[in-house]
Amino acid sequence: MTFPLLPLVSGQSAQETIAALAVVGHLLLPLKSVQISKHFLHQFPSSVLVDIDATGNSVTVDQLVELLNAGVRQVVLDADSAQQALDSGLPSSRFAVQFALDSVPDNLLQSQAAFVFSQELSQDALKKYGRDGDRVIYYRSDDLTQESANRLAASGYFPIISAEKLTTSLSDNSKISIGEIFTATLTTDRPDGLFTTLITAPAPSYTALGVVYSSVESIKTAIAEKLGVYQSRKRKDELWYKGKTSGATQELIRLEKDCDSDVIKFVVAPRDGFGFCHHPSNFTCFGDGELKQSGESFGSGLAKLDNTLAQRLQSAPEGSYTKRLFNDEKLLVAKLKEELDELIEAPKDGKDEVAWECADLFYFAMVWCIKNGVRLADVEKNLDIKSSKVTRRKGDAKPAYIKEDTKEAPKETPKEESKPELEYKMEVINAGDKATDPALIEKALSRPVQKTADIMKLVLPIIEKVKKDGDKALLELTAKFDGVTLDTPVLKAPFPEDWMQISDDMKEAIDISIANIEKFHAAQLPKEKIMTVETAPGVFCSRFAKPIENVGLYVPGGTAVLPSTAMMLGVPAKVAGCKNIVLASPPARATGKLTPEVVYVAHKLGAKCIVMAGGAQAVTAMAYGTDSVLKCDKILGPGNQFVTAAKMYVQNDTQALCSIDMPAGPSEVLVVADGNADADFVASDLLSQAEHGVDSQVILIGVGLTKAKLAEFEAAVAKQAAVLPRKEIVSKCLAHSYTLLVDTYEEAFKLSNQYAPEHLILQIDDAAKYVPDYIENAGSVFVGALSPESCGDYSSGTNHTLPTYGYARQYSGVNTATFQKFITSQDVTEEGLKSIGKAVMTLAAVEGLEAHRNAVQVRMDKLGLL
Ligand SMILES: NC(=O)c1ccc[n+]([C@@H]2O[C@H](COP(=O)([O-])OP(=O)(O)OC[C@H]3O[C@@H](n4cnc5c(N)ncnc54)[C@H](O)[C@@H]3O)[C@@H](O)[C@H]2O)c1
Ligand SMILES: N[C@H](CO)Cc1c[nH]c[nH+]1
Ligand SMILES: [Zn+2]
Repeated sequence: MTFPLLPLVSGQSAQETIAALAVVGHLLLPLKSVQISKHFLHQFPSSVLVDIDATGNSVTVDQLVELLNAGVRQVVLDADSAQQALDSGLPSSRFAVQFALDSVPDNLLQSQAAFVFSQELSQDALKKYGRDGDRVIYYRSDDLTQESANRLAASGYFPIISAEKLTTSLSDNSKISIGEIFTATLTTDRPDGLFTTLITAPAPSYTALGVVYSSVESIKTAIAEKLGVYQSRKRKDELWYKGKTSGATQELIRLEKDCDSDVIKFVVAPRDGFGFCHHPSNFTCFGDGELKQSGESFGSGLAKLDNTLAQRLQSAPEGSYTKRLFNDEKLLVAKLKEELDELIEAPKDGKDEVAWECADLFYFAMVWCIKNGVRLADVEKNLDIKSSKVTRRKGDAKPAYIKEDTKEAPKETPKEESKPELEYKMEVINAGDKATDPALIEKALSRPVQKTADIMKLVLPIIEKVKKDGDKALLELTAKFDGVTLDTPVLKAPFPEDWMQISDDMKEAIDISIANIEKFHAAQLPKEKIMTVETAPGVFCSRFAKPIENVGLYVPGGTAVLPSTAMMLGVPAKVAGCKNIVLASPPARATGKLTPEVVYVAHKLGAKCIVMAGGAQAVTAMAYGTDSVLKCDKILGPGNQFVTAAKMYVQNDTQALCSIDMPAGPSEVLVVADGNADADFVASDLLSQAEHGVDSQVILIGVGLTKAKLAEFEAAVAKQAAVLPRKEIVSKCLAHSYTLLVDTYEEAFKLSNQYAPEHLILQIDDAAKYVPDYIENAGSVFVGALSPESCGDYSSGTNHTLPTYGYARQYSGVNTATFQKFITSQDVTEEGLKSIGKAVMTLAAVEGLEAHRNAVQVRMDKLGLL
């Protein structure tokens, strides 16, 4: 039985609230605040079930299917939508229906749906609607108090309460305590008034660890502190903080009670290396006893294997076969294929042989998962999500969802289902000066939300780890996030020939591009070694540039490896004259090595070394230095959210003494196209940015388009996208991308300047005419139909490391000056002091800075100028 409460979580602080309330084990999110994707549930703790509140929205059956197939446990619906869902064959156990008391239709009464009421039922009605406790009845009201919530929960309702009104704290009386609600529903028949308490490990084993006793006070304390806290039976006034003295503490993950509310269950995570039992050789009180002596894992079967493999990844005994597999990807892949073939062959030798071979396949599959940072609990979560996918009766569903014979979803593990067709659509919005809905335009011009605070939480432990453990941390994090085990985190110049084996065509492409980038960036160098201006007679002011000595260049390597970024950062660094160029890029999962093109570029640019790591760990190593990574003065380069968050952190840490180029995040493009634009060109430019990542955004501003022309653009996008290898990424990117329709070029530029795109492409008549006068904010501009962004991404000579997310309002893209600092100097002569001395003294006097004033006065005195 779940915790007798359903928290409604919304708003910006959702992640923090969710972590705080995870002990409840389920929560409700408003439909409007969520974006459903295949991996939607992975953002929540795996112990938490997610419901969606769709009341007040007209949800289509397709939307419901999408929600349920993404693993949402239950959707709360208004009666009309629920009726529709029922008619279309969706399983009623997956929705909760909200209605007024007297309006429950018969077919819903017969269904498995949960109900939501906002007024209390009579005892008889509660029995009837609740089917004697067989149906969950939620209670929703904005006016709940601690007292009414306790009373309702004790009578069998599950109150829905906004998370902001809830607290786990023991002392916050301004909010409703979830510990109070939970304990209000418990009963005990024990003379000492305690509750028998079963303790289990978390997923995937859920191994029973032992049995203890709880009191109302110990339960509330356990919830407040998120720890295993129980009631001592010997000392009635004492709470038992498990592990307080031994260090064997337990994190409280989830709390449940049994069907008649007199036994409770704590799901806890014991600290690594500690068991539950007081007996030193036992992990559990039921005698699962190997852990402490041998370092082996508890439990059995897959759960035990999962733990053992995870330990082996950290440290394996000499001669371990598993370690050999972790290190030798070719061998592992070959074994996986071999075992699959043997399993297919096995039935001819009997059932035992099938089980034997399947065990082998599971072993190698799990080594593969652990090597790639995936634990059994992650796999099981996916199995659960897939097993809860829904089907619908023929006629209402898209072909991919149809199964004719079932009304309720079968609870079997599905075979690979045919995927729903991908959509390649951008929402169209009227956005000219006469547009009636400015909110729509604002929505279109705001980027997909990046939750900086949440990302910082993930990145800070990485930064701390690298600062503390240096190279060792780098190696561990590369194994964890990039699935590659290295002996050293750095590849030093001169780089080995066999690390940069590339074709002659590739060499030529890189050489041509580097030459062009070099030409354009060399032209940006100051024309004179020192620039001098005589500002007043005898006052000579100068400025000269000096290169930043040590620069760290981040070359992304997650979803795509970008040797072009190595050129875009390395060439201006070389042109500016930086002494030490350090590159960082994650090694490729498949080969365990750096991409040879990146090594070749590093070699051509005279880089000192390449840090073989990605993400926040690479940025930290370059910012603070490690035994083998040179500390850099400035860190440059684009990257994902982890990279960007780490850059933002180090630039604010005075201990790092390190600057950055800019916040360069997910790529984006804004294309302005008129009725004469070639639809294929326009589509190709939109898609070339959409394929960068699901968090990229592309915007099309159509100027004076007819309906037919707009349809031509849309058809070209769909046609080209459908054959792209990265079409899944493209489809997701287009889902939060927009086409804005305007009547005039002026309106188009107004919107573009408001958006401040990273790339601005002009596919309009006389495009050159608008540059530069109409452009206020943009990273880089592509003028006319024959200037695709791809040219700037690789070979034309301009830089592709550009400000995203609207930062083009205040930042420039990377350029030669990014790698320089400018120093000023002055040479004041006697004539000069005559020119400005009095002014200096007058200003110093008004600021009360006598020593300043005096510095001029003593000179002028000696020269007899006063
Ligand atoms: N604005 C620009 O100028 C520009 C230019 C090129 C690329 N880009 C953008 O750069 C980005 C590149 O992103 P990417 O992911 O492909 O490569 P990346 O190299 O930035 O990130 C990959 C690294 O992220 C780390 N990582 C992955 N999952 C993690 C997790 N759960 N926790 C902590 N760290 C984790 C890993 O260490 C991995 O090596 C894209 O968004 C692309 O659009 C921008
Ligand atoms: N468009 C990216 C900059 O936002 C750069 C890039 C590299 N490779 C391909 N594209
Ligand atoms: Zn690109």
